[in-house]
Amino acid sequence: MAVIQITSNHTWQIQADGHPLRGTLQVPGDKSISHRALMLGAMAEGTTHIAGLLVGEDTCSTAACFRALGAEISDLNPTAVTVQGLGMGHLQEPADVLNAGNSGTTMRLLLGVLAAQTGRFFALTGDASLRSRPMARVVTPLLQMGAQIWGRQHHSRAPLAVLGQPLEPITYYSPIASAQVKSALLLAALHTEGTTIIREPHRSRDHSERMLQAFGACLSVDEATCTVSLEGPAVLKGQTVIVPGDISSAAFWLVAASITPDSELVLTNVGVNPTRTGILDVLWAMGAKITLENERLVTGEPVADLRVRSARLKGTRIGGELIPRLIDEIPILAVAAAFAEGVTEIRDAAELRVKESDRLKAVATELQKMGAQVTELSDGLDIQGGVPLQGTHLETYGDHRMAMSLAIAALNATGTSHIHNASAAAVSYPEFVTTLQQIA
Ligand SMILES: O=C(O)C1=C[C@@H](OP(=O)(O)O)[C@@H](O)[C@H](O)C1
Ligand SMILES: C=C(OP(=O)(O)O)C(=O)O
Repeated sequence: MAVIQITSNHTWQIQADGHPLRGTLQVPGDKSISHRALMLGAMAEGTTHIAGLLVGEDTCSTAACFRALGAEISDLNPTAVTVQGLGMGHLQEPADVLNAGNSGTTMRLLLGVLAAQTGRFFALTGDASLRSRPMARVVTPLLQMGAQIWGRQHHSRAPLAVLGQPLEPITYYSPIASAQVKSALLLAALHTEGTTIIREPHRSRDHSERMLQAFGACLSVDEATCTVSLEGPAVLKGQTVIVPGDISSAAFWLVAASITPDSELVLTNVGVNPTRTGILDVLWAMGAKITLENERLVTGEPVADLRVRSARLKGTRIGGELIPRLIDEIPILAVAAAFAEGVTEIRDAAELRVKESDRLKAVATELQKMGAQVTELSDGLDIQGGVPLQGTHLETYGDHRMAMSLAIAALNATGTSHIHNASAAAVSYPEFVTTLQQIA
């Protein structure tokens, strides 16, 4: 078995021995769907029941913000959470600053919700990473709708202040394919009279559209033109939401089992919404052996069990419309590429520079430290695979996806890796390292 230790200063020490990964795992609930279930539940009339919720730092931030806004949310657990909604437009003015922690989704979607709470004042902040992330992408179209929002750096960085206003519908051509931008505008549009239209250059994840329809909003989607239209105002009714496992968390095991010889893992109950399965398309193109079993629809979202066996991977090219379909999986795909034969080219991914860390720089720097041949480009990476990696001291930059990606690289490196600041993994996958200890 690999030796995996967690030191008191949040370092993961990983000494691998090539042990195959075998077994059946259930990854935690989808983060995007969990945020949305809490938010729509808080705004809806009546009670929302959520099964399978992700209990991670980011979803705890969303729950804390909506509790501060007056919603009654039971203790968070993956089994059964109830949200007593306040009804549309009835969120309360909180007595203190709302803190979104590390979560971009919480802050950006909240901006859309709060902008429309007429007459109430809100202040919003987050951790150092979130305070450095761009908010203008959401603030600019909300200002066009008539919102009043103030913030640092020309209203583009948190802390932000919002004074809720009656809003006007707009037609917005988003310059970026971003589910966070689209969702923030849809949440604002729920409160406005008339049709709000949002068009994106490529399709981003559509969990908001699916869940809003289920909660009773009048919304239509034109897939061919990547356009969503919402007719406001909406009356949302509390629903039951069964959250599937997060394919972005499953991605670490898909890559781990692919690159670790003689491995076979079954990942049960994983969300396979086509706006999220870019990771599968790329791994298949690289030669991965992954099959979908028991495909089904669960409260409006496609779900399957994923079986993955080790395979010889080869390099590929990733760019264009694929990027929003695998935006959070690029760090772990870079690890797959480092173990593949030939070159992998990643392009059109400049967005990664404004995630929890600058993920292009972070991936290039840390994999280079292990001996990988990685070139950092302005909008992507070139990775020459097949160069053996060695364990060393590695940094996560406080980024959950970096911590877990580096752990999978370490599992197939020689010597010992020390992954510092690894507790960041709790943002989206608190049980990750325990599961790793059990199966590696
Ligand atoms: O809407 C969401 O839940 C998310 C959308 C994506 O961000 P962008 O929409 O900004 O690309 C993704 O990176 C993030 O982890 C979650
Ligand atoms: C980018 C991410 O999340 P967020 O934008 O919500 O912080 C992520 O989970 O990788």
